[in-house]
Amino acid sequence: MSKSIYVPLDVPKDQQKTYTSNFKTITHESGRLMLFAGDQKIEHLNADFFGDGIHKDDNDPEHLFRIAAKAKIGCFATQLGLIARYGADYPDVPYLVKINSKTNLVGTSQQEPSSGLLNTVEQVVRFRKSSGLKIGGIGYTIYLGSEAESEMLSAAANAIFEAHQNGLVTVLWIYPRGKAVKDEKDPHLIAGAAGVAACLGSDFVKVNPPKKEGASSVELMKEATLAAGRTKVVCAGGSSVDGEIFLKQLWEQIHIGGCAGNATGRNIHQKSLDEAVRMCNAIYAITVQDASIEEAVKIYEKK
Ligand SMILES: O=P(O)(O)OC[C@H]1O[C@](O)(COP(=O)(O)O)[C@@H](O)[C@@H]1O
Repeated sequence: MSKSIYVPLDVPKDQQKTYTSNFKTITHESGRLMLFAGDQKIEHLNADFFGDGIHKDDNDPEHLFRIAAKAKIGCFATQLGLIARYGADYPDVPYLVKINSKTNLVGTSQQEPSSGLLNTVEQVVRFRKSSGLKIGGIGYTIYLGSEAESEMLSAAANAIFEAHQNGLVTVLWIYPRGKAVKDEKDPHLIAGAAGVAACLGSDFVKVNPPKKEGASSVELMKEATLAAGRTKVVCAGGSSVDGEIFLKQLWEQIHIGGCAGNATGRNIHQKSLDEAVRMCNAIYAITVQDASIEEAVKIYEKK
């Protein structure tokens, strides 16, 4: 794995130390990112936090913070407001502030998704200073192909520039979505999304795994990880599946597909605290410590 840190030129000289330190913190100096996604209280409303197959603890937002504090993670990504509510009790968690969000009431295949800014990067920087929390980066979601694409591209470009000017690391979530998008998992489209992230200058981009009939998803992933250039691609994600299957998929995304980590929500937080922590530690072992599938499964199954 590549451990060298490439400091982009929009990070000014006096912020290079902060940027490098943030990058090292969230990657644990591995060059790879274990991102625990906790932005879904807005993104998915309560459907993914309460109901069949979901541990009862998940309905309480603090469950996310308990996991983030107890488990091995690179960063915990969520909205600034939620961090402000709980951050005082969880000061050691490495945070990444998701600065835009939308609910799942808008942006089905019939509608044009648009995700507005909740907070500016300037507010994140002020919050970092006033709270003293370990805020290492910002995250932004773009729906490529939506009628609102140009606003989201422009907001993302500005946010990345401002974040880098302040030594913060950036993660884009890019999902092709909207009426113009026939197949949001099309491999060329996913690779296109990765290339967009490179042009916007992001450090990381989270994309969905590409799918094409008769082809292996991780093999298809190579087109995207190459198209992203110096922007690192993270993947995984999706609805909850069997733990071993999930860990195998992640290992293959990294070692065959060329990904540099994961962004995982439901496969972590829908479990009890103990199981969620074991899952995080297993994901961390694969992503950051280069563990094999078998070693990671042992961690997850507590053997
Ligand atoms: O592992 P998960 O649960 O898919 O979460 C990963 C990311 O994908 C999202 O769920 C968004 O994906 P969708 O819009 O396809 O639901 C984010 O909210 C989250 O940060």
